[in-house]
Amino acid sequence: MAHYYMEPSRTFSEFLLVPNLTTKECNPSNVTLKTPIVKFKKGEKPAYSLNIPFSSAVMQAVSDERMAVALARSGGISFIFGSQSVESQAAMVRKAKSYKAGFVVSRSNLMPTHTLRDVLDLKERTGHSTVAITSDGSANGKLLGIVTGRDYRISRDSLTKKVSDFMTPFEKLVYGKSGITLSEANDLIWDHKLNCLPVVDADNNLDYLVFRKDYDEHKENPSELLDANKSYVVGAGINTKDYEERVPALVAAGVDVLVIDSSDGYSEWQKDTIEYVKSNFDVKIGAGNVVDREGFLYLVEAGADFIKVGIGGGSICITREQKGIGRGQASALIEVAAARDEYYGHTGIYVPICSDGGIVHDYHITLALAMGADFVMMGRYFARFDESPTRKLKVGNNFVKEFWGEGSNRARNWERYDTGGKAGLMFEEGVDSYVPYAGSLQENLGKTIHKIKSTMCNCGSLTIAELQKNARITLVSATSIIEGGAHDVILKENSITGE
Ligand SMILES: NC(=O)C1=CN([C@@H]2O[C@H](COP(=O)(O)OP(=O)(O)OC[C@H]3O[C@@H](n4cnc5c(N)ncnc54)[C@H](O)[C@@H]3O)[C@@H](O)[C@H]2O)C=CC1
Ligand SMILES: O=c1[nH]c(=O)c2[nH+]cn([C@@H]3O[C@H](COP(=O)(O)O)[C@@H](O)[C@H]3O)c2[nH]1
Ligand SMILES: [K+]
Repeated sequence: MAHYYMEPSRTFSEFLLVPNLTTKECNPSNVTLKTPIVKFKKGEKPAYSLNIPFSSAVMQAVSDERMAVALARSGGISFIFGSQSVESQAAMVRKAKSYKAGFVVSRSNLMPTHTLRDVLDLKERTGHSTVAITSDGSANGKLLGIVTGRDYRISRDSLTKKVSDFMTPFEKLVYGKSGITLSEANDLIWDHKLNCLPVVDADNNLDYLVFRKDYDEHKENPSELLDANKSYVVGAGINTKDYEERVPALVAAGVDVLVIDSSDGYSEWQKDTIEYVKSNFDVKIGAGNVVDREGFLYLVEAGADFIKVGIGGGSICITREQKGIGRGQASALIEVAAARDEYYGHTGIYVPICSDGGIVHDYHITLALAMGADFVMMGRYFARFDESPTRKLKVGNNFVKEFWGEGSNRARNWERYDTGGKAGLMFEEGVDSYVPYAGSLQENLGKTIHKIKSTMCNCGSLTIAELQKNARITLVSATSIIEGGAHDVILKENSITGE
């Protein structure tokens, strides 16, 4: 006879947190959201922790190198999407890893033979007013000069004037040498009243530009997630098919943490993949997704460094409708967290878990943490920001960003999805959609983090571990959900005022 779960499976919106005593020192500025991301032994420290419990989903519409840099700068991690060629994914990882906080690879470059018109066209396209002039017009060519808005006068100069005639030539530039620290660069910027300091190697090839405003930004990001070489920590998604080509390339590109990206992780494919990675590389690897104790233990015993939880709860997911597999996200998380605690109790090894998909309100994140998640993974949330890879469009009077599932036809033009190689798609497991545009990552994340910290104080918890231990969580009835919204009042129409 089949096994029946007698309790219905539940999700975040069916629960609320009941406050605990808030002591006077329990205020948001004392709360830390630092959290482990890979397994560790009792009494030891994990090799990687996050400064905020956020990861961005392994999705084409969410996690590329730009998102990786932006999220690491705020203290979280992106897993760069794997539904692309090995070469292009490795190139994204390499770019994110080589991004040095405050040091930018020049994106506006010309040659001395270009003209003022070329400078103006480039400025129009990129919005950058500083142009590096290199021998071959590339970002790393020999640096011959710099052009800024102060080097020409549009009203007087001819558009055909050669860059070589008005650039500030290399001999007159103040520059730094490779290896210079950000604070040394900043000293030069201040001493010489510069807006931009080029950094060159021993042969005067351009390495980076350091801008005054980026240094200030760097100082404003105390949570940024850096490795021992002061590069951002970067993750990447892999699959259970081409890992023998993909993993070596990602490791060579400097990836810190891998995750096997699948709707259903309870499989021998994942065990083989983990074993391959563990026996050939010294790189961390998470696995999933699972929704129960058995799936969790299977992947932990295969050697996974963290486990991802969630089937069918994502905003663009239609797996439950298409295949009839899945489980309410809260029920899945509660069971897996209990298995994790039990495993820790008898082995002394703590295996972090990630709640993936289905976060709609900020309080869902706090609930997920209280239910035992060490961090969350979100797709829709991050897709809304400037930093996501997709187009921003105007629909009616509103701005939206594109957002599509990894199981949608749009994403699955990618060969790996078809088990049989070239055969066409049998059915879609995700939709192609829009999400409301929300602005910058940093600003939105700041608000979300503030809410989480404030709720943690209501629950008398200064750390995620304390929240997991002390939280009191109640189920809500359908009628008490109505009570939780605005009710029995006439909402004001904003057009009618008495003044
Ligand atoms: N979290 C969720 O609820 C869901 C997520 N997704 C996303 O969609 C994407 C695709 O997910 P999946 O279809 O689960 O991809 P998948 O690659 O894990 O599985 C696709 C199919 O290939 C089979 N397979 C895996 N490795 C194999 C191997 N080495 N040789 C032969 N067959 C093998 C699997 O058993 C499955 O039938 C992922 O990005 C995933 O995150 C899709 C649906 C639901
Ligand atoms: O059923 C699915 N079909 C898809 O096409 C698909 N693409 C992504 N995912 C999963 O959804 C998670 C993101 O969920 P949210 O947008 O709710 O944060 C992601 O992190 C994935 O786990 C999919 N699930
Ligand atoms: K399975």
